[in-house]
Amino acid sequence: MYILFEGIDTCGKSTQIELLAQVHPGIITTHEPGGTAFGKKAREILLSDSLRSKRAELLLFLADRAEHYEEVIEPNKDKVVISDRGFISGIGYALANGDFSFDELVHLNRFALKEHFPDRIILFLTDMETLRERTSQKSLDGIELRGLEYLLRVQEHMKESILKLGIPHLFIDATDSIENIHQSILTYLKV
Ligand SMILES: Nc1ncnc2c1ncn2[C@@H]1O[C@H](COP(=O)(O)OP(=O)(O)O)[C@@H](O)[C@H]1O
Ligand SMILES: Cc1cn([C@H]2C[C@H](O)[C@@H](COP(=O)(O)OP(=O)(O)O)O2)c(=O)[nH]c1=O
Repeated sequence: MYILFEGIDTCGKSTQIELLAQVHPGIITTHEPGGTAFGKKAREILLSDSLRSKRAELLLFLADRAEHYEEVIEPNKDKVVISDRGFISGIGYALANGDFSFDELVHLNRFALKEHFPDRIILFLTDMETLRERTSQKSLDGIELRGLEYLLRVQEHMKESILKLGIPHLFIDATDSIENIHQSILTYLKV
């Protein structure tokens, strides 16, 4: 089973994946961008936000996704695999950047994932106050430096995209406590 943890920067994805992995050591955890040897190199370029062309950036995220699918997701399809980000980030950030339509992004992502979208998605939803507080406590990468309004637009696109695609999902209030969120996830995944 391929499960995606999604949400904008600092919403708490990694914290919850770590907690889940402690309780269930058999779960395979991975992430995008950067979950493969090629992905590590792509991630360095992508997080520096140095590409002039948004198309080039999108294609590099998609190349990372295709390699990640082939190397990590497909060989483990009989196990529980949890990925910190994936194609919902791919669609959400690209829509917020402008220039691309939802339908063409879905088409490109289907191609990268060989038609295999995740079985379930957990989306963390945060608010301006929490986002401001948490981002002020870390050094920001190039993408995060695009601003908090931008990130909240990404979040809205992520939510709408999940609803439009009809993939089974859980929406999480990211402002809730770490323990409450952990319990909701355990209940939803029944693991
Ligand atoms: N529910 C929560 N309540 C308060 N702080 C949280 C919560 N979840 C995560 N944090 C803190 O917020 C920061 C970002 O969390 P992290 O899990 O790294 O987010 P992400 O992986 O989505 O970027 C970390 O300092 C983490 O300890
Ligand atoms: C997977 C993906 C990520 N991104 C962005 C979201 C993040 O800002 C960045 C990945 O950063 P990362 O450090 O992995 O995420 P987080 O801050 O949540 O721990 O790349 C895209 O713009 N498109 C994509 O397809």
